[in-house]
Amino acid sequence: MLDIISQHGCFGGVQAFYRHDSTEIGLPMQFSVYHPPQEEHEAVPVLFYLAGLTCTEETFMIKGGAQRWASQHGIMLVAPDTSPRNTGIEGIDRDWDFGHGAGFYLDATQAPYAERFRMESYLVRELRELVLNQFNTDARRVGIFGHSMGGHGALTLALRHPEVFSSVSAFAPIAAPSRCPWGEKAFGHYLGADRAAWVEHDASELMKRAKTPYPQGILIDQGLNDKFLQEQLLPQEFEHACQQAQQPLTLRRHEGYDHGYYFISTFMEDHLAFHHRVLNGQPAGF
Ligand SMILES: N[C@@H](CCC(=O)N[C@@H](CS)C(=O)NCC(=O)O)C(=O)O
Repeated sequence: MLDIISQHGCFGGVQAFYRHDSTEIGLPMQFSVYHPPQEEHEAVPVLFYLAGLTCTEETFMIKGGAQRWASQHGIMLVAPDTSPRNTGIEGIDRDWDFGHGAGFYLDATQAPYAERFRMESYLVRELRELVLNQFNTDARRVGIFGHSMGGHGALTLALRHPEVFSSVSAFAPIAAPSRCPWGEKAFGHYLGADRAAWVEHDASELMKRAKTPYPQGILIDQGLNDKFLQEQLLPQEFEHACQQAQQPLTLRRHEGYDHGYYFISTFMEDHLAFHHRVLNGQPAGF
């Protein structure tokens, strides 16, 4: 059962916000969808966007400026929330970089998080199937991108499920989470003290073991005025891993841009064009 929270005309299509009872998470979840005008007469490709710490399913749709390009290319945009909500777990709202708003797009294995914090299964199975079944979409053309914690989510979910996602890109991703404070904190709580479990959710570690999983390339944009770059994001680790795996990567470093949505919206057009081309079997163009 899918409840419509609100719907708004947008670039010839519809910007919608939905709520449903998630079986994976065992609680209601909200997500947003941009329905491009082309969906009325053809099955459209789907592009999932995963947002960063403290964000909700609204942030990207309000601030990302993606709908204009999604409308032009006929791509459906889907943005989930960044974690389960109202879990009732003691202390779960204490920190802004852990707990609610910071699900890290994985299935927790440790108590008290394991029951509700199942964002990987929620996204890759439940939400994907719901979107593919409910809307006029093409299951063979599904891509994923995201920002910061969501960039980590996009890269790791693409590497863990290459049969599901055909294109991947990121803005300022947490590229080596097992080696930065945000990742160490989240993985320690969600996955436990054994670091062997962490590498399965670390994009740079996963890429080292991969064999050119995305031959058409991966696109990453990174601002050089980003205050999180040196300590938290570590894109150079992912760059080295891609070299090792012979994975084509376009990592663009931009002077004058910080971590926020002014940066993200500046390069949104390029990301939508990139996914459009890759999902339609054309050269990535980067
Ligand atoms: N609250 C943190 C920043 C959190 C932050 O930058 N979150 C990013 C994702 S990692 C974001 O997208 N925030 C929402 C926004 O910019 O609208 C701080 O004060 O340093």
